[in-house]
Amino acid sequence: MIKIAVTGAAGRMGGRIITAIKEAQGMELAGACERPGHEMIGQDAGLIAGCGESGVAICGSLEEALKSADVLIDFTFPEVTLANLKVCADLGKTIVIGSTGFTPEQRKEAERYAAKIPVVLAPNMSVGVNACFKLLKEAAQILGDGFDVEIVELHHNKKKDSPSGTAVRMGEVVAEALGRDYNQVANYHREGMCGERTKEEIGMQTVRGGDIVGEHTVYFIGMGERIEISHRAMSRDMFARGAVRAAGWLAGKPAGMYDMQDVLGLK
Ligand SMILES: NC(=O)C1=CN([C@@H]2O[C@H](COP(=O)(O)OP(=O)(O)OC[C@H]3O[C@@H](n4cnc5c(N)ncnc54)[C@H](O)[C@@H]3O)[C@@H](O)[C@H]2O)C=CC1
Ligand SMILES: O=C(O)C1=N[C@H](C(=O)O)C[C@H](O)C1
Repeated sequence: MIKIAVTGAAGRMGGRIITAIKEAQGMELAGACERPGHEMIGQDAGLIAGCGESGVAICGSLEEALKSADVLIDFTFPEVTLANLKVCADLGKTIVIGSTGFTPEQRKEAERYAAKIPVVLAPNMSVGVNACFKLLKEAAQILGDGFDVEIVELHHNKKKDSPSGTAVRMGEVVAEALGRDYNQVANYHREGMCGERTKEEIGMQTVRGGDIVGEHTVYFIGMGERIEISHRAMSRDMFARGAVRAAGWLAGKPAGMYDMQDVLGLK
């Protein structure tokens, strides 16, 4: 039985993850944590998630939530996740990280903790998006420099980071396949007389509104033809199922930084 603690337990993803744990064979909710002072502290995590009583109360202490857990699932925010990584490394617990919006420096700090414990960090835990990552690499290798690349992502009006972690990863995959450095060629902003588009740049556009769960399209725009690779999420449940699958996959793995391509055997 894999015993899982969930932090961000009252969040949009936290509730779906708790439900996915209940539905998964061989998995058990062992702890639930929220930010200190959160109004849901003391409430039953399953009831808050809408999947029935779990017998696990949401607490405000990560150490408390981890007491009888093997692994933590963390869908919060970068600064929170980095603090959680330190606790997990100190306690020898594995961790699945879904949080996005890491700066390059924060990502490097996470890598340092992964020297001590096995970590899955992925901006998107769905099978569909991870299949898209493979398709994008192939498409970029075939199409080469003859096609301008633009990425558009759409999310709900409560999302705090931009562009999405998924869109950034899509850009990194395409840039790498084309022999470019994403951080050098990503163009997040076009306004006023910004001049003609360069061949190397990858345009990154963001749309926020309503309850959009998460939509991504990569356009390969040529002269006289265009290829579009899209993914549309209609539910958060496939992200949650992916996170729970990653939690089980981590059991027995050596310390290191892994992603969903490792979990899904796509490397
Ligand atoms: N990797 C993936 O497949 C996916 C990643 N995400 C990412 O997951 C993150 C969370 O997304 P949502 O659930 O929509 O956000 P949310 O805001 O609904 O949930 C975050 C939760 O974390 C809690 N929190 C904040 N500080 C905390 C602390 N110190 N300790 C414990 N809990 C704390 C908040 O109170 C909130 O309940 C975002 O970065 C988002 O981009 C979202 C969906 C899929
Ligand atoms: O904030 C969200 O909701 C999501 N965030 C992730 C991202 O930033 O890529 C994954 C998914 O698109 C939903």
